Amino acid sequence: MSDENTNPSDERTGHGSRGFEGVDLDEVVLDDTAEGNQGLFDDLLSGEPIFENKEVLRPSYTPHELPHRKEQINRMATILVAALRGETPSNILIYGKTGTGKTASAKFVSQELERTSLKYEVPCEVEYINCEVTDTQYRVLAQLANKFIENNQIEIGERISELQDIRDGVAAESDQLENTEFSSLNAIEDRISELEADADEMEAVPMTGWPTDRVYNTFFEAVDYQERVVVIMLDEIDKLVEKSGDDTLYNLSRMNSELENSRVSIMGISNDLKFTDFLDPRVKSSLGEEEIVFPPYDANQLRDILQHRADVAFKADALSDDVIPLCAAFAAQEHGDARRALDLLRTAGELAERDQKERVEEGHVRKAQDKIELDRVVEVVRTLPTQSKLVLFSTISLEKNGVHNINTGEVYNVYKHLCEEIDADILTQRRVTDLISELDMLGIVNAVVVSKGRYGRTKEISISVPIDETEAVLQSDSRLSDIDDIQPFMQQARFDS
Ligand SMILES: Nc1ncnc2c1ncn2[C@@H]1O[C@H](COP(=O)(O)OP(=O)(O)OP(=O)(O)O)[C@@H](O)[C@H]1O
Repeated sequence: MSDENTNPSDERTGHGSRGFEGVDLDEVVLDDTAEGNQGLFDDLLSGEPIFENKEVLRPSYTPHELPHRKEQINRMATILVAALRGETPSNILIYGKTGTGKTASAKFVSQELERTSLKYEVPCEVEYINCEVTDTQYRVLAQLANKFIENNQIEIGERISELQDIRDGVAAESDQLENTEFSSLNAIEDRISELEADADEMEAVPMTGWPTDRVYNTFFEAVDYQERVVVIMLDEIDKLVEKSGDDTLYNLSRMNSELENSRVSIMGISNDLKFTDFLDPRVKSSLGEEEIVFPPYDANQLRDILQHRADVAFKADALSDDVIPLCAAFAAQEHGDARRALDLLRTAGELAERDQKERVEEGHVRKAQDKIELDRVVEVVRTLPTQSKLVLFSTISLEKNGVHNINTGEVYNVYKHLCEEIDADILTQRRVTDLISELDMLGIVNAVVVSKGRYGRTKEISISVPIDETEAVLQSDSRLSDIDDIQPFMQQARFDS
């Protein structure tokens, strides 16, 4: 249906021929005539979809195959196999840059470990904690305690129902007792009551409010309630140390000397090895008993990884030949990050889909690269503290007003006016210079020190990100949106400096 042949009385249904972005939602009224049954989503659905299963390109998906990580996976398995022999595996520290497959490989090995432990009936459990989210000792111990309490209660429940079956059998025919470890019906009843009391006593740890030693003791008892080997996987372990020191690691690493029934082993994952410099030497040597490095992927390896995922994610022939090599090449420049490569491929597919194309082409990958980069900038700028936003806004305003080779003094003058206008504290020029250096480190501005001869040295600042988009993000901050016309003091700023 096109707009031209739409009956005037049906004009309100003209949205059927427009893409999603062209839809004026105020005008959307469903048409109940047979021809007008095309709804808001029909056109979008009717295009031949490019994706077969987009989910496999998302970060939440754990692949079953991890090309180019065989060596690291085998090392982990060689260390952790001790758990299946009932021994304590060495602690492992895994490190490597972001997107090098550390979490995916560790999760894969953990799943295999738990699967094999069930097969051979050797009790072994792996608990995963993301320390970026769970970043204090209290929260880590509480989360672990509650997980083990839950598992213990499930196992106790299963054991009670087994015993109840035995009890009922024995009650029916007394010779059934010979097949059990119990000497009488009463002994079975006693054991059932004991287990019920154990389960009742296991009190879950609240997410705040208990003294830390009580949380630790509850966790300790929950782990030691039964014989087993426990592997605690602490992903982004550096975030935990950064936020709350090494107490948690100290407590976890000395547990084995006190546990009677169980054994604990720690697997720490980090993309920053420097965090170990802040550890107590005993914790450092205990945690790093085994170290496994995940090197960045090169472009060829990224191609393989993408190809494996693309085979499942896309319809046959949906990718033109240069798409995967280009995604791999872009991501290889970004320190060999597989997450970036997968994001690029997924975003390129989405852009092609939005253009209602049947194939993803090289141009979509280039647009995807720009989009991802812009999304990153928007996120970084959006989450800057207000003072940094004011400094950035001042710099952008100068650049937009044709000022080149902007120096710190000019930025500072505009900044002061902005602060007065929105009633913010005015920082010293030295502090503003520091904020400019931080923006430089984030890649938002480029600040180079230049010599001014006998006038000393100054910084020349330029903006390294798309100016209009960045300005729009800054103006979306409610405090900065109050800023009226900046022009009047722009000239003044130059003059004053
Ligand atoms: N060898 C591989 N084969 C298939 N997919 C991979 C491989 N390596 C990484 N990936 C995928 O890349 C993405 C990032 O991997 P992962 O989360 O394991 O990286 P990481 O090293 O833990 O990164 P970070 O330090 O940022 O947490 C995930 O979607 C993962 O499935």
